[in-house]
Amino acid sequence: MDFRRDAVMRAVFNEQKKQFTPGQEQKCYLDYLLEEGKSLTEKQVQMLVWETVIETSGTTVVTMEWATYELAKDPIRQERLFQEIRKVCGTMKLREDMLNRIPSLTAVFHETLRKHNPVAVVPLRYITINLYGCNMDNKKWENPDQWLPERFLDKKYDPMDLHKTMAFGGGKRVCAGALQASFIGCPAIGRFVQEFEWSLNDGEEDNVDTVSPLSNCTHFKS
Ligand code: HEM
Repeated sequence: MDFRRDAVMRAVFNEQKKQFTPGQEQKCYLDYLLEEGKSLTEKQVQMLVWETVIETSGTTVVTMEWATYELAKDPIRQERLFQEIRKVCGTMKLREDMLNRIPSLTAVFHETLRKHNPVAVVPLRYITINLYGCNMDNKKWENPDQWLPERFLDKKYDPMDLHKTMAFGGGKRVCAGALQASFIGCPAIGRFVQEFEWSLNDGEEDNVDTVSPLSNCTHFKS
């Protein structure tokens, strides 16, 4: 693992260093670290960037996995989503700018975030917020244990609102990458549905642990 991480990060660094001139406008976090973090070792800079990559891609990828799992379990909703995507995209590949015309897709994304919140708890200085509890509260959500994307098609929700649930936290420390997560997650889920018909092996529906903190792995058959 250490060897692979080192190889990937070296490649990223070398590529970015080619474009980076000290004193010029900083375009990304790595530019900032190269310019300002002169007292840091290369390994420390590497780990800071690596941590960011893991934290931000892990959450988004896990959401895409759970969405695909739920769709694989639910052929009717999967077909409905496929048809809606087809109506908007025709034979074209789904793109980011088409998302606002496919409300069912953003509904799938948000319902997956609600039910399979990748960040279950947000630790604060004095209190800890149980985001999982907020998203499963039966006083706020009807049948919270069920995966029902249509709940977000209700007129009371703005389809493009990123904070329908507590999945991205809130207030001053709200997730800085919520928009990016949505612009990566929604098109990815849509493209999975455009290209494949998803299903689970017989009897596999209940074979996934959706509660344990180590349950980020789902396995599909397409
Ligand atoms: C589905 C995907 C994601 C989920 C569920 C998620 C969730 C969260 C949550 C719950 C927090 C803590 C908010 C708080 O402390 O109140 C957070 C913070 C943060 N997220 Fe995300 N995140 C996701 C994807 C991303 C992506 C793709 C990026 C970057 C491109 C990102 C960047 C950040 C940053 C920088 C913070 C720290 C904000 C701060 O402390 O000021 N996140 N995220």
